[in-house]
Amino acid sequence: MPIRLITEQPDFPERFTTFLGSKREASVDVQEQVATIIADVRARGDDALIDLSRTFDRVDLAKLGLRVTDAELDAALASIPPETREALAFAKARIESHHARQKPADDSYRDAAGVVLGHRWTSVDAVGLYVPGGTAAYPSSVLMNAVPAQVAGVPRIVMVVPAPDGEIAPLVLAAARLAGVHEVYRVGGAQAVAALAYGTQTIQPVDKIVGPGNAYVAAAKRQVFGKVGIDMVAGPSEVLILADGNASADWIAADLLAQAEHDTAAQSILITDSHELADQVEKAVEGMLATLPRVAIASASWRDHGAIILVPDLASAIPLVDRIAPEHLEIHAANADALAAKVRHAGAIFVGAFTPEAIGDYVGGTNHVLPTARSARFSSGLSVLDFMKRTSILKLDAGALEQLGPAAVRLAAVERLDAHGRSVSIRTNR
Ligand SMILES: NC(=O)c1ccc[n+]([C@@H]2O[C@H](COP(=O)([O-])OP(=O)(O)OC[C@H]3O[C@@H](n4cnc5c(N)ncnc54)[C@H](O)[C@@H]3O)[C@@H](O)[C@H]2O)c1
Ligand SMILES: N[C@H](CO)Cc1c[nH]c[nH+]1
Ligand SMILES: [Zn+2]
Repeated sequence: MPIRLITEQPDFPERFTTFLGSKREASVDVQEQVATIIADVRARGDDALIDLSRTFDRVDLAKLGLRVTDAELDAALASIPPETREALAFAKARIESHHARQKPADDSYRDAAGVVLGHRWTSVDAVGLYVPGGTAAYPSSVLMNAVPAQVAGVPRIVMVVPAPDGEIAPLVLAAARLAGVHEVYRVGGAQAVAALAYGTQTIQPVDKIVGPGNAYVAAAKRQVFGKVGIDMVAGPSEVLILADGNASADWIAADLLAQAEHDTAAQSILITDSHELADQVEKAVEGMLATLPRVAIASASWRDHGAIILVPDLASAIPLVDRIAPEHLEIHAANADALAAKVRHAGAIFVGAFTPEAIGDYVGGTNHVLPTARSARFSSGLSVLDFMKRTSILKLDAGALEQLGPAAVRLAAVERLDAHGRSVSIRTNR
């Protein structure tokens, strides 16, 4: 049973705060274990990857090889049914056209003092894409990671994906081929993140690591940050559905379970102003659960982390939405646009009952790698900007330096940095 919270009850503030703070996955053990894994990969390189993959993914990489060859990628693409290939190509084209609009423009202008100011965007040289593959295969995540990297113009795009029991779904490899990934390695978890950050005999290090993953992947990304850049921590999936009394209980139940089936640590929440809808949704979820192949995962997620929150009216739910800062927010209500406009913290908003989050997962065109665990308060979904950085540019001539110089000399003096002052005055006091 998911928990039920009613805003009008006196203990709501306390219960809501406890709910927000509740951990969905073990963290202390994971941190320590991940630190050990990273140290092992740094010390022993490929040998550590082989041993750790044997332990966690039951695969013998010494036999199979770490790198997926070009021939294997071609064979995977050739092996998939034409309709699936078309669906992948359709998704890729939509993701590409949306992300192309995110490409930032360089800027350069001369101000009143004659100073030229501006900035120039360049891509990172090498990026590592983490594609999850422990309990499910995610060809769509390959596209969501690789397409923005391509649009940004990254010259070296490397992908890592675990091969549990030696297998990587052919669709994942096909998507990598289709999206123009340059190198693919069959390694996952914290060891893959460590290899991308520090390099091994086989895997050259990258400059930035992006992509979602489980708790081990998330902890590893946090721990290698600084050595390399990371996008954000995109962990177990979440959905929050805001619905009025006219919404369809079946559609909501289906959408809640679409997140719950990702992971036992996934979280699905319904906020509604209708007690009747809340009861109907709970019933519909119970009915649908049994029909899902991933019933065990979805039930555990719904039972342990699911929630139904009752509010007097949907407008009063907005501050709760902002505090939860969900990865995905769906709004099933007559005034969905107006409600969406009021929300400040959410990774992605799906407006109206005909916009199931699953469309965003695959073919909507927006990115499905999104901030989780309330981090939408301060970060955004994956975009072309994650693969680029900005260099500022400044140009002065003698006249401009005459104008700016005295204030700089003054500030250098108060900071007692004489060499700074001299580097300006040596040019202006000629
Ligand atoms: N936010 C997003 O955009 C998005 C997209 C897709 C998936 N996801 C999330 O990504 C996650 C995928 O998780 P997954 O587990 O299926 O795949 P994963 O690839 O993230 O993790 C699998 C790896 O975890 C490591 N591992 C497993 N158990 C371990 C242990 N006991 N000790 C050390 N390492 C261990 C193994 O090395 C294995 O290769 C899910 O939580 C899903 O919700 C998020
Ligand atoms: N909902 C996930 C992001 O939280 C992404 C995904 C991939 N495939 C299906 N769903
Ligand atoms: Zn999904």
